[in-house]
Amino acid sequence: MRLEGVWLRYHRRGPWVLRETDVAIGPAEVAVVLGRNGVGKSTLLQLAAGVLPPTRGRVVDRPATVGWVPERFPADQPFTVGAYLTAMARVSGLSAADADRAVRRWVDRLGLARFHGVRLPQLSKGTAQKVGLAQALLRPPGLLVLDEPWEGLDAAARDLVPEVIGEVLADGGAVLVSDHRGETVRLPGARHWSVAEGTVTEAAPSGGAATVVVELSVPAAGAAAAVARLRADGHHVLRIRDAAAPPPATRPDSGSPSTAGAVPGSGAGQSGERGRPDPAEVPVSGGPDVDEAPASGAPGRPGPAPEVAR
Ligand SMILES: Nc1ncnc2c1ncn2[C@@H]1O[C@H](COP(=O)(O)OP(=O)(O)OP(=O)(O)O)[C@@H](O)[C@H]1O
Repeated sequence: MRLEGVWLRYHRRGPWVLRETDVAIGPAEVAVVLGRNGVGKSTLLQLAAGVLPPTRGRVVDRPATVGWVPERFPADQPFTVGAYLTAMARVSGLSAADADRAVRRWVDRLGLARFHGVRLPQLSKGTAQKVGLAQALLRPPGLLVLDEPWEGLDAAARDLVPEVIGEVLADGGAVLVSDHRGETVRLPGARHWSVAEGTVTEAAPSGGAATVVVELSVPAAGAAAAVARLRADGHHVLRIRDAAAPPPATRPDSGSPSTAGAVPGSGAGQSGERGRPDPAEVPVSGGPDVDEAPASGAPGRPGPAPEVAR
């Protein structure tokens, strides 16, 4: 999706909030929109989502299904949570059966089951925000736009946001998210769009931020082939360990022998060596700390070995 030469002002003679904006985001990409209060982050997100039409310019190649989570969920509507989500699912084009399934799934996932029959105006701010998140995900979005999605959420629900974003990315969706709480660190690999004085600029990725550690698990019998495939694709295999063994608590010492290519059962890197990193492959500084792999921030579910960086 691209914004091409987009300008926006709210009133005919009002000030331009955004001028000559050209940004693009592709499938499976996430961009975090940053900037101080009132610079136009929400405005940019609404343009991207199609909630606001540009005053000048155009938005092209917007995916057919857009999930939009506003900063404040408009809870002053006379529906129960269940009725509202079902109606939103049907409006998005799901059949009655699919709508029921989708509502059940997201109500369970976001811990909304006990609010199913509660009317929206009676919800707390955090619960209303969860309903706002649920309605955007009922149909898998090709573009998910989240305006300060962490706002008002409790710790458990905050953890769900990067998890859900990872799932949308894994399905090939694009994600735009604004953030003034610094939660962005939970989104390794995100692009950063900075809004200031009516213009949007993309910050170049800084040093190690361009690399993330992805944890995944594979059947032991297929590990050798998986490692070979990952290497052939240009990925950097950091370590292989038994799924049952916990990840090391501290950074491995740099004098340990090389086992990064060792696969259980392959004859190399057995027993005492397995699970220890190749000092030549683990970045010493400036890159991701292998032992502090972002379990909650990695795009995908946390899982056991092997650990792979790209
Ligand atoms: N509906 C509107 N009508 C008129 N002006 C508006 C409207 N919505 C926003 N503005 C103005 O546009 C500018 C940008 O607002 P916007 O909400 O996009 O900023 P923001 O960066 O998201 O702010 P915050 O971080 O406080 O959420 C502000 O000056 C705001 O007052």
